[in-house]
This record gives sequence, C-alpha cells and structure tokens, in this order.
Amino acid sequence: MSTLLQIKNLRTYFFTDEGVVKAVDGVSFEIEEGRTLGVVGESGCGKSVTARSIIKLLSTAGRIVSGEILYNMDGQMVDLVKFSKEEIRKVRGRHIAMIFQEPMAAFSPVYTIGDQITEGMIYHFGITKQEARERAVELLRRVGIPKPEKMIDSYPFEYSGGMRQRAMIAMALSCNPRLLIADEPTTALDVTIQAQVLDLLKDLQQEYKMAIMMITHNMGVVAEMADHVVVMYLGRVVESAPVEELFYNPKHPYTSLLLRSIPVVGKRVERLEVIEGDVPDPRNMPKGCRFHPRCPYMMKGICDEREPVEVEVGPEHRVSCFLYGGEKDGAS
Ligand SMILES: Nc1ncnc2c1ncn2[C@@H]1O[C@H](COP(=O)(O)OP(=O)(O)OP(=O)(O)O)[C@@H](O)[C@H]1O
Repeated sequence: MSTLLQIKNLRTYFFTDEGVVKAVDGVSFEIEEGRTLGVVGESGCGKSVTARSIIKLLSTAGRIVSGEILYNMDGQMVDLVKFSKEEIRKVRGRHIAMIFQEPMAAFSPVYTIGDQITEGMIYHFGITKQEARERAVELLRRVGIPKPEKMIDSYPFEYSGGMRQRAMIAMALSCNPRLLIADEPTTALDVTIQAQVLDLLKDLQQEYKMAIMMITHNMGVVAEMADHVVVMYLGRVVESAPVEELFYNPKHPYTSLLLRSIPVVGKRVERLEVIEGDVPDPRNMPKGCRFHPRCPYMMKGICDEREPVEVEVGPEHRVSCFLYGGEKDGAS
C-alpha cells in the first residue's frame, strides 16, 4: 500500500471582522492509495475546511497559514500548499475531485448537465466535444441515469435530487481522479436513495481504483464505507484508527460519545445533537484540551490546563487524551 495524500500539521484560518477562526488547527493524517478514509465529527469541527484546503476551494477570508499537503503525483510527493492557482486547477478534477451534499453547489443552473460534465474532460484531456459527449453518456449510464443520451441535454433542475447526486458523481469521475473527496454526499437524500448512492460509490471505487475521503457525521456511513477513520474535534484530530478498531476499541471520550449517537437503521441524520453541550466557538477556544468542557472524564488541573499530544495506543491507532498519557514530556 502506498500513501496517496499526507497532510502534515495543517492550519487553515479565517480572518473575519469578528476575529480569527482557527477552523483547522494542526491536522495530520494520511490517505492510502485506493482506500477509504472516514472523517467524522460534529458540525463545525473543521471537516469541510480540511477537505476544501486540499484543493484550495476556500472563501477569500480563508487561508492556509501553515502545514503541508503532500500528494503522490506519479510517484513523487508534491506539496499542494505551494501550488499556484493555475497549478491547482490542473489537479482539481483530474487528480482530486470533490462531491458535495448539495449537488446544486457543483452544477451551474444555466448550463446542461452534459456541457458541465464534458467541460473538465475537454480541459484536462484535450479531447473533442463529441468524444467527451460520448464518454459523458456512458458515465451517466454507469451511475444509473435512465435514457442518458436524452438526459445529457437536460438542465440540473430537470433532474430529481437523487439523480442530480448521481450526475455529480459522474462529473467527479469524468477525469478518472485518484482521490474522491465526498463531503456528506448522502446527508440530504432519503434513506433508500442514500444506501443506493453509497453502494454506487463503493462499486465505482473498485472500478476506478480511487481513494475516497468520506466526510460524514453519520457513524453508520463510516462503518459501511471506511477502512480507516479520523475523528475531528474543534479543528484537531483527536483519534485515528482502522475502522474495526475504532468501533470495538474507541479510546477518546469524544469518539465513544459519537459511537453512542449511531442512528437507528433507516433514520435520516441531519445533525448530531446527542452529545451534551455545543461545540465551543472556534474564535474562543477552551484552554487545555478542547474537549474538556464537555468531557465526562475531565481531570481538573490537567485537562483544563494543558493540551494533550498524540500517543500511539495500538497498531495505527493514535489518540490525543490525558487518559492515555498524552503529556508533552511523555509522562502519563
Ligand atoms: N468562510 C468562512 N468564514 C468564517 N468561518 C468559517 C468559514 N467557513 C467555515 N468557517 C468556520 O470554520 C469552522 C469549521 O467549519 P467546517 O465547515 O469545516 O465544519 P464541518 O466539520 O465540516 O461541519 P459541517 O458538518 O457543518 O460541514 C466552523 O466554525 C465554521 O464556522
């Protein structure tokens, strides 16, 4: 197995009139070639901003202030943080593609689905419009769009929600990316269609041999899709482990609480609201461990004073918590 993407100590901040939002504040993880990494955590923990930092789809207030995003480009690790706008455009779609919760964010309402799917192929591969169109029809057929040779000339509003999601997947795959970033791709869909779309993604992953970074707040989706999981809390990774290990042997109190919030099968989850207390305002981070105000195991004088560092608790299993050591000097 080889590493496709390695994020090292990434910090992405938003500079707003109300202060600096440290949305991503020292995040590190890896994605292996052809595997699925699940990224979980409640709303506002920095999952989307991490993903958007990879392909530099940040709003103007957002800036990567430090860290590296190393991508294995044809056998060589290149740092995407250093890439210019023009260079990153060549990576987007061709190497790394992204799908979103709301497909209308990916499609323009004023062009046909076909025009939008073919645009990337023409740009990246330099093929003719006709060749791109033929490939787009095949892709639409593959993702389950009925009568694709007709539907290709329709506008996004003429597709149903589930069909738009499938069309967005077709667009994302059109240039055969090595990594697909899927940001809550099924959250807005009803459960039956949700399951179909997840199955489709799994099949396509096999066919296309691509890696997936699956962002979700639904632990059920993680269980179904991921090989390895990264748990985020307030801009940091608090635990990282192979999927089975995370489910059977969670270490961080936050992970355990997330696992308890697994929805009943068949129930749609809009937001995780089971854990007591809100995610604190990232402009005003708690001192010490960021989770301590909500943690049932909070140790006064330790967790509210110092920040834990990451410790290895098993093969590929790391956690940042004083319950397992986590002291800077290595003492426990
Ligand atoms: N354009 C922006 N300007 C200022 N703050 C922002 C901006 N975009 C995101 N943030 C802040 O960054 C933090 C992380 O947001 P992010 O969207 O990455 O969270 P998330 O874990 O993906 O949550 P969700 O599941 O709701 O998408 C939040 O506090 C959010 O308010």
